[in-house]
Amino acid sequence: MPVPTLPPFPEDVPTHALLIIDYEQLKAGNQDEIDRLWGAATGLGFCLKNHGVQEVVDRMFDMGEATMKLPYEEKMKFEQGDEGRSFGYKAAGANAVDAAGNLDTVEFINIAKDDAYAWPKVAHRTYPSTVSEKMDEAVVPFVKKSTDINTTLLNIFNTKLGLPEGELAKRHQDLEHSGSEARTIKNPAKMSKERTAIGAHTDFGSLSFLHNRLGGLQVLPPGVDEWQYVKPIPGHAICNVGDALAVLSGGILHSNIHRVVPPPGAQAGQERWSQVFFTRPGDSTTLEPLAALSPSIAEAVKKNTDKKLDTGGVTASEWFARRIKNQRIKNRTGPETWEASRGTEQGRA
Ligand SMILES: O=C(O)CCC(=O)C(=O)O
Ligand SMILES: [Fe+2]
Repeated sequence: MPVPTLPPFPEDVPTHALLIIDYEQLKAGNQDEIDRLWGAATGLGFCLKNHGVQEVVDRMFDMGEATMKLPYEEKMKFEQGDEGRSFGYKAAGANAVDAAGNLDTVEFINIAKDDAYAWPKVAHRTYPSTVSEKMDEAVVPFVKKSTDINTTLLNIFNTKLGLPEGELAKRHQDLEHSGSEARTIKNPAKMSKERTAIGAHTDFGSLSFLHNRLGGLQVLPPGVDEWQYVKPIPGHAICNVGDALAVLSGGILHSNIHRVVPPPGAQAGQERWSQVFFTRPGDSTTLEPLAALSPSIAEAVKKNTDKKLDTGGVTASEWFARRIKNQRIKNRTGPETWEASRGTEQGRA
């Protein structure tokens, strides 16, 4: 698919600048770049250039377009369901965006990392024909390359957190089943400015690798009251730390609150597509700070008493299922259901 010419991102909206990190320099072991990554990951956040995945991302958008064009009844055969499973299709309006139960406007297709690794065998479930047809050319390479990049980042964080070698890798093994997944998201054109596409949240897992073409993603950094846009830069991927890594690191790494609204300025009225890969810990991983393995994490836990790091010792798979399940509108009994879907947002969203 030729990349369409898109209207520019506006100059006059509040934006949050992310530090640009060069992935090739990280791979080459450039210590300055590694230090810059660490500063950004524990600070304002970062995006990656030279990640080498752009062409495959474009193929994922082709797959997404073909999938969303399928008849509604066909897509619904692959729906994720109300029991807390994420893999499969999610229709627009299936999730709440807030405690009042307003509905989301995005539809998306989630493809399990495990199904991509098992392909052509099935690990969790099957997908629409438009996904199967693009498994070899788009989905499998996207999942494998994204996993590789996130593993490189996790290994750097492992060292910087003072953990014994391989501790984070052990909790994110390619072949252990996990909630890791690829997601292709469509927000329809001409959505009212009043509608929220995806409600305020922190990501559930460890690292998210996100590719946007249009604006609409907003963040609420610590200590800030006004939502700030993240301006997409062509070919750059936005990287987000999720709750699992925030908890494992004792809050040294933190998960940013974000949401998605219709594109701003001249981009308003356009269909908005995004492509994400979510790395999440293996299903059996206990979500608790790795304080016994690292003095700096132990120190951080003592300091970060204000952060919501106590998950009650749940596993990654329990954490994930609870959050997915309680954002489904069909499961809503009242504002308490939204509350039950929350992570480390601490009442800010
Ligand atoms: O579409 C985006 O820019 C972000 C999507 C997102 O936050 C999510 O799916 O968790
Ligand atoms: Fe997110």
